[in-house]
Amino acid sequence: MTTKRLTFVTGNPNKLLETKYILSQGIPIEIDSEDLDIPELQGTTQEIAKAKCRRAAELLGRACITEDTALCYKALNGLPGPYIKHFMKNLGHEGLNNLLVGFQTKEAYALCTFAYSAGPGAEPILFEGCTDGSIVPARGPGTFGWDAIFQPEGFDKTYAEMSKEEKNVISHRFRALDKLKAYLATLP
Ligand SMILES: O=P(O)(O)OP(=O)(O)OP(=O)(O)OC[C@H]1O[C@@H](n2cnc3c(O)ncnc32)[C@H](O)[C@@H]1O
Ligand SMILES: [Mg+2]
Repeated sequence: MTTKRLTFVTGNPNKLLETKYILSQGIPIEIDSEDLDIPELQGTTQEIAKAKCRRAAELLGRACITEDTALCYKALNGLPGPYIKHFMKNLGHEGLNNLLVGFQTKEAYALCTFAYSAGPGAEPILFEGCTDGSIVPARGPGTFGWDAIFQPEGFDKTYAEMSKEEKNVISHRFRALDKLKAYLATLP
């Protein structure tokens, strides 16, 4: 198989690192990146993901992928969901825990939505990956978003306490990329 090239439109260096690492384990593909300023709409995770990718492909003038990550609390019917970036920025790890004071369940799921557009005007295709877990007081390095407060189900470590080899085989991002990889392998 010849090496494919694809542009990942993102401003998040940690997403880019994980995505390159995960994809390098699978198909021959080279990922470059562009940090374009694209407004993120309000709506469902699917609507937000499609609109962002559509716009990214228009600005870029060629095929690209984009990614949106949501952190969904069961007690809050899925919120903060796609708005987690703003919650994280304003409330921090402690505030994100405090949102659940008074609720029995601390369960949450991390949802990753990759979108692929074949180019300007081409409708984006979505690839979703989900990992169940719970919200816990922060443990581990605070390097990447809310990694320190998310403990995946069946593990006694938070994402932040895991090595990249551990996180990247069970994460929401890994699961979404598994589907994207399978799709990319069918493209000429
Ligand atoms: O340019 P884009 O790709 O949009 O990058 P972003 O940082 O704006 O990302 P999102 O809009 O998808 O917002 C998701 C938020 O969740 C954080 N995040 C994403 N993936 C994560 C992961 O695997 N672990 C912890 N935090 C994560 C990320 O830092 C943001 O604060
Ligand atoms: Mg963003």
